[in-house]
Amino acid sequence: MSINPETGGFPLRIEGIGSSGDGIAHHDDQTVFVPGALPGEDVRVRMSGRDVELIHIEKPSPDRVAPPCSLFGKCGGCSLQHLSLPAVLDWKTSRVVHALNDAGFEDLPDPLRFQTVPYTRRRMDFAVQRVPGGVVIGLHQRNGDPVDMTECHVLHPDLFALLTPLREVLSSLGSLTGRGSMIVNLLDSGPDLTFSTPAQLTSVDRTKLAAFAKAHGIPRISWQDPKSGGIETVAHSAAIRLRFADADTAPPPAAFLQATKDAEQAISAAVVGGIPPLNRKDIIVELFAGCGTLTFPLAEKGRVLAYEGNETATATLKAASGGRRVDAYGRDLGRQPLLPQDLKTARAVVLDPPYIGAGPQMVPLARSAVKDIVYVSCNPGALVKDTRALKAAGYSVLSWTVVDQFLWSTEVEAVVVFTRDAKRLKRESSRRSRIDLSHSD
Ligand SMILES: C[S@@+](CC[C@H](N)C(=O)[O-])C[C@H]1O[C@@H](n2cnc3c(N)ncnc32)[C@H](O)[C@@H]1O
Repeated sequence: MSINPETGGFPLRIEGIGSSGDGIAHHDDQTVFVPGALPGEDVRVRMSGRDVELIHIEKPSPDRVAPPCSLFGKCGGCSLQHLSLPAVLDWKTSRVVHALNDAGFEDLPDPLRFQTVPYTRRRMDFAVQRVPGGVVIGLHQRNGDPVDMTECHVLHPDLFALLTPLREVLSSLGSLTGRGSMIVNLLDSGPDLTFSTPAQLTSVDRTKLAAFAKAHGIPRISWQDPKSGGIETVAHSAAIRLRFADADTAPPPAAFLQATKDAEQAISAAVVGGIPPLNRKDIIVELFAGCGTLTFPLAEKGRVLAYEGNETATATLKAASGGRRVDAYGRDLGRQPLLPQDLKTARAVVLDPPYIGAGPQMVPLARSAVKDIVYVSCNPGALVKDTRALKAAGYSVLSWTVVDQFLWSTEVEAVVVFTRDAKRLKRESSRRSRIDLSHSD
């Protein structure tokens, strides 16, 4: 039976946005998630079991905009293209505020905020799927097949331009028998591709990939065995290069990168700016250092002892640290966290943990004598869990920066500077009140 959208279904008032980008409302004491609805909107929805469908917007939000991409809602990527970018940043900021409040930090200073621009994403993890007559390259979907990425408003144009020729070469590979995957990183040396295919690469496949690399000026193509996880190089024609501050690094295939170059610089500036004044010999301990995104900028302030769990990333760090004030160590900080005595000489600690957070590292860190800690978060949920220990140990938030580098997604990064140095806190608060006074003139 058809339904009149203007009178049918249930009326709901949308109160907020959930962590996956759906509108949140309440109906009969139940929380209802309404895909596509925005806070403040009056909508009508059709509900069937747990499925909720937005059928009419009676009062649209002033922040509602037309989604720029024709694949919005289909490709499994952006979930907030119907919200203006300034409103997206406000919502992401509120996620970090809630996280810090939940961890016990109230009365926060105003944050600095950074939002990346479209067409700058330099890392993407694709699903590649053989279909009748060719190959689809799209995002991994929670349920279902990838949708071919024929348009994208976040991906860097140099990477987007590769998708058409990639479809062609991938469809000619004998080893792509069903669904595989492909991580594409845009380094200073050019695109760096890492594939995985269900079957082993044949020698014909290797020849085709090497020819593809040559034709498109791709310095390296690698293949990852889906069973063992081992990665081998298929084509390597030029040096791999990615610069952090004054250091040229050579990241391994599929290396972690901050999603956009400008956001990397914003995060790096917030981290370095969060370090108190130091002598160049003073020690900064950096945890979860990756290939050195923050390590080398930090080395301009002091001597950095950088810890990282991934073997190839640690090797990259070690190779680039020669002649600099950087000592790189391989260490699984989940199994073997640094203890308070390991942090005795540290003047400041910087940590940039993975999505799940720093886990067992937090309690010994909070028990150490370190006064200044800069925490880089990519997950507000982990930020809450991790920083409760800092609140209990007497730290306050000195400053914080919100970084929106996954445009139109629900992801948000934050750099939070914690201190228990009362003088530093006082100096910062008088600096802020001077700025307030000068603005009120
Ligand atoms: C969010 S990334 C940050 C990397 C780096 N700071 C950057 O900005 O490029 C998190 C890093 O933590 C590392 N990591 C994850 N689990 C770890 C563990 N248990 N011990 C040490 N490092 C770990 C990952 O390999 C990754 O390099």
